Amino acid sequence: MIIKVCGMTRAEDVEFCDALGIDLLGFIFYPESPRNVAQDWVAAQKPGRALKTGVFVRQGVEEIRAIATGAGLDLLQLHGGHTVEQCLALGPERVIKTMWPERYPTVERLASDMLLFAPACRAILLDSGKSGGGHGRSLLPKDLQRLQCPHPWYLAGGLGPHNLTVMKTTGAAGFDLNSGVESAPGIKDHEKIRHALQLLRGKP
Ligand SMILES: O=C(O)c1ccccc1NCC(=O)[C@H](O)[C@H](O)COP(=O)(O)O
Repeated sequence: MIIKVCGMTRAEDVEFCDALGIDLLGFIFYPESPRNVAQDWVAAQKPGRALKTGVFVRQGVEEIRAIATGAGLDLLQLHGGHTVEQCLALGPERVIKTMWPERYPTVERLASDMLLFAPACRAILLDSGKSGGGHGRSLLPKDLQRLQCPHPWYLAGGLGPHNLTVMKTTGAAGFDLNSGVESAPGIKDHEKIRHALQLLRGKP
């Protein structure tokens, strides 16, 4: 199971999550987010094990490539209206493509779009809302339990210790934690992260 903590803005949170065994650390390159970070600061973050994941909303391929190199990113989370062609151009092995189930009338229509993107990304992230992220609102687990998709998909949207037990029943291959493990936007609550990890992995 993959666990991502998104919206890193402090070195102490990067170090804590890395030491705890979080797999992916999300760095948001989106000025309208309260979690927006600067490329140079991200470049200075050097986790030992966790992969540095840049989150992009508006940028095109060339700009994403330049930021990825400058910030030393391992993975690229495309969190806007990015196309299959853009994912392929950036390299499927390093792309996480965000999709929003609330945009679709049925879970079957969602699954067929996920299949279109599958060859172009390493995983699909399902987030709440109809665009953007960090909404702090959760998707309904009963809809996702019916989702048939052979490609790995991760779940996001208002996840935290209060709902992870039920959200685990969706069968997601990964879980993306953000505002549900914060004390304020961009300020991670270490106890909530520890508790979330315990619920997901069953470890102290
Ligand atoms: O978190 C943000 O501020 C954000 C803003 C714009 C685009 C994406 C953003 N976050 C990306 C993530 O991967 C979040 O973890 C995901 O949206 C879930 O956030 P939350 O609902 O707060 O758990």
